[in-house]
Amino acid sequence: MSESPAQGAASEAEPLLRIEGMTKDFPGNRALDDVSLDVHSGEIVAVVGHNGSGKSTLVKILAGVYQDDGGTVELASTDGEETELHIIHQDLGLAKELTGIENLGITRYHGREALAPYNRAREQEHAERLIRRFGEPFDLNVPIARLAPAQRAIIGIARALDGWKHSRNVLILDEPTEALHASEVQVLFDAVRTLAAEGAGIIFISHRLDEVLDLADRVVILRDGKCVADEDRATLDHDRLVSYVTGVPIGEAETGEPFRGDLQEVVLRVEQLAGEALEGIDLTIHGGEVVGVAGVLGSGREALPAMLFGSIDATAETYELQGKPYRNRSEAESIRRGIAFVPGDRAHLGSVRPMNARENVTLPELGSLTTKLGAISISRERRHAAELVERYDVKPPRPEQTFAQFSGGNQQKIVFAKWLRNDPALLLLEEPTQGVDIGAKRAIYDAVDMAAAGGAGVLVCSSEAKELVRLCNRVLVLRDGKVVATLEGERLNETELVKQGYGLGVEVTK
Ligand SMILES: Nc1ncnc2c1ncn2[C@@H]1O[C@H](COP(=O)(O)OP(=O)(O)OP(=O)(O)O)[C@@H](O)[C@H]1O
Repeated sequence: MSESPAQGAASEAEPLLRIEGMTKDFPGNRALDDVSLDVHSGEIVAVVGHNGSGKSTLVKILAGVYQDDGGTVELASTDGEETELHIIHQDLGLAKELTGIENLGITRYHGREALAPYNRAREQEHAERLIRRFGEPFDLNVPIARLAPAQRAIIGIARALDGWKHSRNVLILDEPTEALHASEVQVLFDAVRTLAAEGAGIIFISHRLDEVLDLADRVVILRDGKCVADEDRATLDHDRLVSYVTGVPIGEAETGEPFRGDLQEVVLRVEQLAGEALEGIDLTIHGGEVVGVAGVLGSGREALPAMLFGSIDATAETYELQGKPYRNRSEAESIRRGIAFVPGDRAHLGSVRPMNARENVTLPELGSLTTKLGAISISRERRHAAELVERYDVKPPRPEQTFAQFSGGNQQKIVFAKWLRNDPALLLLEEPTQGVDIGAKRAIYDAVDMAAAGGAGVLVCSSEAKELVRLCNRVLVLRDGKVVATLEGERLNETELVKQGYGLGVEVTK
């Protein structure tokens, strides 16, 4: 990659960042093919595309993680200072064991700074100032593993904005809203708009097309590594954008109709479940039923599936699985009893990154792939993995590729395939379509419908109201660790979910 900063101050017409002809090859796979892209001062450019279309590869080349195989990157300069690129990666790049203050300070503690005495009060004050622009303060003295995903996202973003010498830099946000609830997304967007108004150029990568249309001034669409469109927001609408991303004509790429089958025997009955962030939760899920859990961040929504699975300590007066008492103390026992849990943090909790896709999908249950002599039949495992990869539309369809080498959304599909392949009795899903494109979303919705149709009870925790309405028979709304409403039938709609989640003008149902 050649970097050639322009001379003198960048004129208004000159882009802060100009990428031309960017190309990147992985063995047997061209991830980027002659991609060009400009970002001007004050402009918010969204980059969208299906899973594996090349978005993260582009960001990683800009970050210097990957070496490109052709193309140029030019950065303008302002008052002799070259435009800086500040990147917030999907995984935020934070150290979970360190506190918020330590994470916020980490990038400043190198070179001479590292030798200066640590001034705790100054660091605290600095960290608090950094997160203040994102709304309500939170505890910056605990390891960030204990913070909510949105609070971690805020730390990652605040850190990227620290210490800018001038405002005409480029900020790249790679799927920053995945862990955020609607109100938090608006806080982030306000901060991004302010930065753009101050002269920054923004690249915003997201699968959430409504958010793209809300925030962007211009949208660049990648498909299979190529730039297929670069359009002003003004000329785009949702349907047109979906059509660009999927490559199928307008109207044909929607997320399908919900499946509503007959309810069967009770699969899960829990009374007075309590622990970490929840208390007094009563929950019954029948076979064939999809029960949703909604609630704003901090409502306890995130803890529920992990508690039911036995990953987080919990107590309950009654816990019955398929009519038999169960003590949800261990994940291994939960798996044996037919519970499958697809966690939100799939990259770390849901997979073994150095293994290939085949080994990952078959990991939880190898019994059916084992020969009479007790060895794993690799040919059987290969056939089975190939089927799953096809069924869940994993791209590229190569079961032998290392898990870490798949794009984020395709990793998600592999984890999903892994848990659904054994027909679980109870399927616990946390943010099931986080980071997946609209095509894969449909495949995942179909898979949930199929699991329910096959008799599984399904619990879906999601921050997307639209998703809950599409998938669920019934949705429990949590606030402050308690169920405040149960919505079904006519009352199960997006407006009601948001109202109940925030307690806006509604009476609390006990
Ligand atoms: N380290 C790697 N080795 C081999 N192939 C890779 C590697 N990283 C990415 N790829 C491939 O390059 C292509 C582009 O992947 P990339 O991660 O850029 O997609 P993406 O658009 O960011 O997808 P997602 O929306 O799922 O995050 C994919 O086919 C992916 O499998």
